[in-house]
Amino acid sequence: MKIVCAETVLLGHEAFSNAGKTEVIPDREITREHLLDADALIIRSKTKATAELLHDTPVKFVGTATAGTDHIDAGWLQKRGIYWCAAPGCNANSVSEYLVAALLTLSRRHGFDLAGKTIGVIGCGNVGSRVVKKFHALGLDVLRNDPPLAAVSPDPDFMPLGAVLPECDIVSLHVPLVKHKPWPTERMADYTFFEQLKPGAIFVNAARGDACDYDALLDAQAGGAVSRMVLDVWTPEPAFRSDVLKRADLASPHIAGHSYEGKLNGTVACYDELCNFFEIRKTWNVASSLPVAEVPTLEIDCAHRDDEEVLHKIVQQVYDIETDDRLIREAAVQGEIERARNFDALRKNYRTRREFHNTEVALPNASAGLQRKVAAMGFKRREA
Ligand SMILES: NC(=O)C1=CN([C@@H]2O[C@H](COP(=O)(O)OP(=O)(O)OC[C@H]3O[C@@H](n4cnc5c(N)ncnc54)[C@H](O)[C@@H]3O)[C@@H](O)[C@H]2O)C=CC1
Ligand SMILES: O=C(O)C(=O)[C@H](O)COP(=O)(O)O
Repeated sequence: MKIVCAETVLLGHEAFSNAGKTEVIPDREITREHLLDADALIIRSKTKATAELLHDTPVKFVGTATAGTDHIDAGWLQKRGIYWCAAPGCNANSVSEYLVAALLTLSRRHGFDLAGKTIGVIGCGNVGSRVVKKFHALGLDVLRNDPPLAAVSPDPDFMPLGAVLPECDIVSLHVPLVKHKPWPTERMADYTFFEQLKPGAIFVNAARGDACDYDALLDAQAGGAVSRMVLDVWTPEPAFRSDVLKRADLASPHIAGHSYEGKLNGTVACYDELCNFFEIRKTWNVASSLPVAEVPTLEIDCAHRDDEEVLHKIVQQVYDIETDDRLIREAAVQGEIERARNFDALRKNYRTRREFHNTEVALPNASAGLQRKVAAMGFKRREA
């Protein structure tokens, strides 16, 4: 069996060599010719699984080690009888930690508290539901919008978008990119969206660049509807708009889901599914692949410190989001080709970022409330 695997699939060669002869190719360089004798294709979002790539090849299985699937032509694959799978939820915790890091950084930078603010979460699936839980634990009012879920859920608390937006101090998109009715998300954050928003709101997009009309966003910021923006995703990618970057408070090169665990979970999901599909015995031992955490323990004396100051100090030491922000600004060079190359390189060479649960935190003089908040972010407790 031959497996073609995109280069950015974490530990792709190590994993899939257990199942068959594995050829690793840079994501954007995979062509139909590479697939002419392949049984399976394993990708991330930079490789488009379309008719153009796969027609008249023997590929029977396509796996994407990502949550998003907008790079997969599911209809065409299904028609051709090609099985495909994604990795739902693989990086949901990673994105929720990105959001915690981003909003704590903004609140410290601009001198406000998150507690007591209202956040609107648009899309409450794997990512959104974790965002809801974390920000609720931090003392924010959380408003949820998810019409597809609301249509099938007995939960009465989902709200229409038009009711959420006027109430939000912060609004964060966690929707997939959907182009069709009844609930399209393409350019859902448009002029009408921003007109409805509470003036001065913070806007976050860590979903897909195409879920937002960035011209409308810039106008909204110029007119005061949006005060600050946190942007992880861009349109287009990998080239990104420098004018949008300059106006963002925090920016990053589509790495919200790039914790080590987020990427590894994606590989594992595809490996498991491939083994099931081809009825191959699973022999890859993923546990032996985990690197040690860079910050296994932390201690912060909480006397005379407020909760969000402590939380920010902890989070910053484990995941310093301002490093991502600095790196993308350095990458924002003049030429589009060079900028696109820089964006891809930042993602490919992304540092090993372990999730919060790998760090044990000792908090002398912390209140029980603060201990609960730190635990709700995912950190383990350690006695001082
Ligand atoms: N920046 C990054 O690194 C990452 C970005 N993503 C993006 O975030 C998206 C969401 O990820 P997950 O939560 O894992 O997906 P998910 O499929 O678990 O959840 C998406 C939710 O959005 C809802 N939804 C769909 N259309 C909607 C609409 N018009 N309005 C409001 N809600 C709507 C769905 O009902 C679902 O509950 C992914 O599809 C992907 O595009 C995901 C992971 C990492
Ligand atoms: O899972 C998704 O969806 C994402 O957006 C990933 O975190 C980023 O995927 P890649 O672009 O690294 O494939």
